This record gives sequence, structure tokens and C-alpha cells, in this order.
Amino acid sequence: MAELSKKIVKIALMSLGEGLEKKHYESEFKKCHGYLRVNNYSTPPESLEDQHQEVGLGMHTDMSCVTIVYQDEIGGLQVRSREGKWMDITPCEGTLVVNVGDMFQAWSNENLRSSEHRVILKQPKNRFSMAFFWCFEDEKVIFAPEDVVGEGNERIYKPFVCLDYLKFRESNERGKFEKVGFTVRDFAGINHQITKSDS
Ligand SMILES: O=C(O)CCC(=O)C(=O)O
Ligand SMILES: [Fe+2]
Repeated sequence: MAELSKKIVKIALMSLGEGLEKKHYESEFKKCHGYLRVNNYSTPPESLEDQHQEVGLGMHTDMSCVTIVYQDEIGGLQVRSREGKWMDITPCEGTLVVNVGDMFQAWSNENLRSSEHRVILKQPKNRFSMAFFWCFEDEKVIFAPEDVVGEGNERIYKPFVCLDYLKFRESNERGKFEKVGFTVRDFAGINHQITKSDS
């Protein structure tokens, strides 16, 4: 999984600009570490009713650089579009879902966007998923490099230590699964009004 994560980061960096991957990959992402979370969602009896759907995991962004998700055939993972519409990520055998996380969003000065996603339970069946979170080391100071920010562009985040952001999210129950007031931008955004590529 770590090898796969490295490849994904490499591809993501290449998408940011020519030459960037060679220049920064080694130094910036060398000390990344990963951990695995197994999710088992059980559905309450009401889910037997027609049209009933239960929130298995509320809307959130991952705090990682990238997350790789395996979901079983039950389905229910949804991602929010820029327009705020929920879209189903239909399970497909032999495929994994890749999410950009908050750390990568901040490091890339929002050239890469952390996905807002959730899990909805529509069937009266247990659902199983596995998420591999690949993160910067706790002590890393995230500071978007000059050439990632690009000439003439504003740096959106002030430098911050990863662990401080993790604590910010984890110290508050709401911070875990509710977006409002607990995004990485709320934590380290220099100017919350910036809407770069939001439109
Ligand atoms: O269960 C899923 O499909 C997604 C899990 C997830 O988003 C997470 O563990 O952060
Ligand atoms: Fe997630």
C-alpha cells in the first residue's frame, strides 16, 4: 500500500507541474507513514423500510495526504461535487478509491482538493470497508513550496505542524465528522475568503 501511495503522490505531483515531482518528491514525502482502518457498518432495522437511508459515516474530509479505500459490493460511499451534489461511488470489483486528503490540499496550495465524502447505508446488510491513510509525519511543517504556489498567486495556508491539525480535529467531537468550522482551511487558512478555483 505504501508503494501504491507513493505512485499516487507521484502522479498527483506530476499533475501540478512539470519538473515538480523530481524536485520535491524525495524530500517532502520521504517520511510519510500509513495506517489502516477497518470499517464495519451495521444497519438498524428501520433500513428495511423502502427508501430509508441511514448515515453510516457523516460528511468529512480525510486528514491524510492520500487515502486509498477498498469498499465491498454493498455500496454507499458518496462524494460531494463542487456544486454540493452527492454522487455515488459505485463499487467495482478490483478497483480502489483514492481520496486526496487535507494535508495534500494544504501542501499543494489547493491545486489538489480534499474530497468531502460520506457513507450512506441503503440496504439492510452489513457493509465493510478498509481505508489506508497515508500521512506526513506528525512533526512535519506543511508549507506549500514556492513553485507549487506559482508566481503571482497567494499562499492560502500559513505554515502548520501536522500534529497540531490532527489535535484540532480530534479534540472536538464535531471536528471528526462535521465540516463546518473544522476544515484545514479553518485551522490554517490565511484568508478564508479566498475562493481559488472554487467557482
Ligand atoms: O467506508 C467507506 O467507504 C469510506 C470510509 C472513510 O471515508 C473513512 O474511513 O475515512
Ligand atoms: Fe474518509
